[in-house]
Amino acid sequence: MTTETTPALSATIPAPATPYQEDIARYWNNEARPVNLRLGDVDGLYHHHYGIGAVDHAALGDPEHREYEKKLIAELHRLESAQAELLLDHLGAITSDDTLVDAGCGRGGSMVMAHRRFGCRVQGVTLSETQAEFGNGRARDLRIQDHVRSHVCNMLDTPFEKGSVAASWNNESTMYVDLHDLFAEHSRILEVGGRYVTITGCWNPRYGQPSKWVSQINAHFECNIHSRREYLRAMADNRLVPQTIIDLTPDTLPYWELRATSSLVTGIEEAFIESYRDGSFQYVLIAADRV
Ligand SMILES: C[S@@+](CC[C@H](N)C(=O)[O-])C[C@H]1O[C@@H](n2cnc3c(N)ncnc32)[C@H](O)[C@@H]1O
Ligand SMILES: CC(C)=CCC/C(C)=C/COP(=O)(O)OP(=O)(O)O
Ligand SMILES: [Mg+2]
Repeated sequence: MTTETTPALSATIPAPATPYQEDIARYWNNEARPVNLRLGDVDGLYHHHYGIGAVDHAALGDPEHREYEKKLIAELHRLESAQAELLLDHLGAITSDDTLVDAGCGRGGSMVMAHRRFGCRVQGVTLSETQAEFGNGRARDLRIQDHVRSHVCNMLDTPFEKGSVAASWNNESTMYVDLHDLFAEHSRILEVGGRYVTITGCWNPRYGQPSKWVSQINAHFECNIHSRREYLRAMADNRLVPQTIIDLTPDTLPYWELRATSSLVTGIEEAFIESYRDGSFQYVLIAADRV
């Protein structure tokens, strides 16, 4: 699929499907947190997701050094990009002729990384006009606008043709939608044998119900975190068969512990750290085959 085959997407801005989606569009249109913009400024890849991997304490150096905060920001950004690389690792064998879909694409950092890795087309959808304009501006700056395109569009109702997409993903964007509706749409656009990947936070059914920390995260982001059980059930109901499930909780804790020491804290750090530690919340990657 080329951008030329989807002119309606970029030409018109569809109305959000529900009052909730209007709120979410407004939320992301107004978002400009330094923790996201300052990290993105490091190398021009702007993420709205969290990080994984061990902290490189040697690279950080002495906390008293005047350059320490700058190094800390670069380190947090490195861990966020490592998270996106892990997601891309699970998309399978993508060729430059393929089209990928980023559902809930934010400012588009993962899309640029996917294009750089595979040379393919990447179509992103977000409810936020500001984010889509930002992502398209970055693509123009990088001269990859013929391959990487953000659209203002509901991920539950996309204009992509049935079976036209080699792989699709949600990076920390599943908590804004009903999972059955979401996986029905991915299943529709994916080719048979295509791959779906999500990295997301989910509440742990072994804990029982969403903990107070999970409720705090929901209130902070106006989202609705699902349980791990819901993911597997909704995938099974929509011809998405899990191939790989990774519990990334131990891998994301160092990011949060480092972030909690930075000047860019937003106040949500304690809820993530405590819920990951008490087991009520998990950070997971699920890669599934469209069968
Ligand atoms: C936390 S951000 C994640 C952004 C991006 N995936 C990343 O990793 O940087 C959540 C994104 O989901 C998008 N979103 C939420 N509900 C959506 C919907 N129904 N349709 C399209 N995008 C949606 C928001 O507009 C926002 O871009
Ligand atoms: C794992 C879960 C539950 C994620 C909720 C969705 C979300 C808002 C992700 C990060 O966005 P961001 O990068 O804009 O957030 P922040 O400003 O906190 O870095
Ligand atoms: Mg962030």
